[in-house]
Amino acid sequence: MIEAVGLTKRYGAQTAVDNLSFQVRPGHVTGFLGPNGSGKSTTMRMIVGLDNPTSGRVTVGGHPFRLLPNAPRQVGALLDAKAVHGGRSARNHLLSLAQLSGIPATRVDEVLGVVGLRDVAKKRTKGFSLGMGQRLGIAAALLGDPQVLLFDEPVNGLDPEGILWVRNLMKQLAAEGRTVLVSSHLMSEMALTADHLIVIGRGRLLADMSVKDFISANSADFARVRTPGTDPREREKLTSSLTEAGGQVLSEPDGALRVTGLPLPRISDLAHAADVRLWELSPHQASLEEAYMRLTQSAVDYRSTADELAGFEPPDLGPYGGGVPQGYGPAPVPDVPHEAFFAPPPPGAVVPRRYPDGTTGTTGTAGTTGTSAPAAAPAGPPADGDPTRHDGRDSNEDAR
Ligand SMILES: Nc1ncnc2c1ncn2[C@@H]1O[C@H](COP(=O)(O)OP(=O)(O)OP(=O)(O)O)[C@@H](O)[C@H]1O
Repeated sequence: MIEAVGLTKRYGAQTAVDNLSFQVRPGHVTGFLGPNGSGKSTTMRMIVGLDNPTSGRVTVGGHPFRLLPNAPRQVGALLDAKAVHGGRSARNHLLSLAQLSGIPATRVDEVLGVVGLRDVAKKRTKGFSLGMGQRLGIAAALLGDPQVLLFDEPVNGLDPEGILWVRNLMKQLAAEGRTVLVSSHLMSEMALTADHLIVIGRGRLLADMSVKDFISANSADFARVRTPGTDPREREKLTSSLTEAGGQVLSEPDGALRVTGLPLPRISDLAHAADVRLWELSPHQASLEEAYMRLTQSAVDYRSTADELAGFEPPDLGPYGGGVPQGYGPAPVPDVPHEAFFAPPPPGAVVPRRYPDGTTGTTGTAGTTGTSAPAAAPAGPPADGDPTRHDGRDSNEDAR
């Protein structure tokens, strides 16, 4: 198990990791998420003793990494796949690591096979592609057959087959009872790989919970409702009824309605009371990406100027957008106010916009560029009900 308690790292005036406390348990793949510069790599470096905390502590199996006997056999890490001597062959690179830790050469050949690099084992690493380098880094992490594994962006540069392989490898390692901590910016991949998440923003803990709980706590779910045929009167009648009951309704291009703020049974009852038949009443569950975006919007440091021009200004819903059930995750972080992410509106839907000069309008349609403001940030449905807020040398072999 990895345990961080009050972990803090400052570089001069810059606080990279801020009072972070969490546990990474064995038997799970734990996703480590956060925007660029949020402190993931710094945290991982502190776990393996490459950086010293300014305050607080982090332990592996109850001990600081530097006090672990024969640490490489207990903790394996892929932190920077490029940190390899380019003049060495893949096999010699691993062999040098193995010799430092008393690991037999047979294990080197074993892990080369596991990561699929056997055929290029004698090639110098400076001729490796990004994906080959990642595979070599994973091989190095696996070398000591450790119980605790850290992977910083392991699928970076991998082809689809490689991504699938990494996903299965992580799961297999966890199923063997190991502790697996993986950082990634690929939310769709994390949704398939991780079962637990630790999310940080500007060095602080934003969430520590299962993927399932994370999505349901941070998602803006909606219902899709469709009335028979294309008779607009039916839709209008239903729209009035739903709006009067406190729902927010947007039209989708295919004539369906996107309804937020009302549970499905209530929508059904209201339709029945209004004598409107329904051909569709379906729940839309947010993706991990949507939930992640919703939670971390306010902790993003590096944003495209196009987002600013589009007046990206999500409303302040308070910590966790009011959506995190009691008992989940850490206490709210007061200085990192949570703001909402809005799922993109349906393509073609006319959406109100707010521009940087404070004016509003409906010049843009979803998926198209508005006439008076560049469209870049998704201007989504008003989940909070406020319609104005949106927001080498390759074949040279070593002598050996
Ligand atoms: N050696 C260093 N000296 C000074 N500042 C640093 C150093 N290492 C990291 N930082 C700063 O600490 C902050 C956190 O960086 P870190 O690399 O840990 O973030 P990250 O979450 O891994 O980002 P990314 O997703 O882009 O890889 C950043 O502001 C970064 O500039």
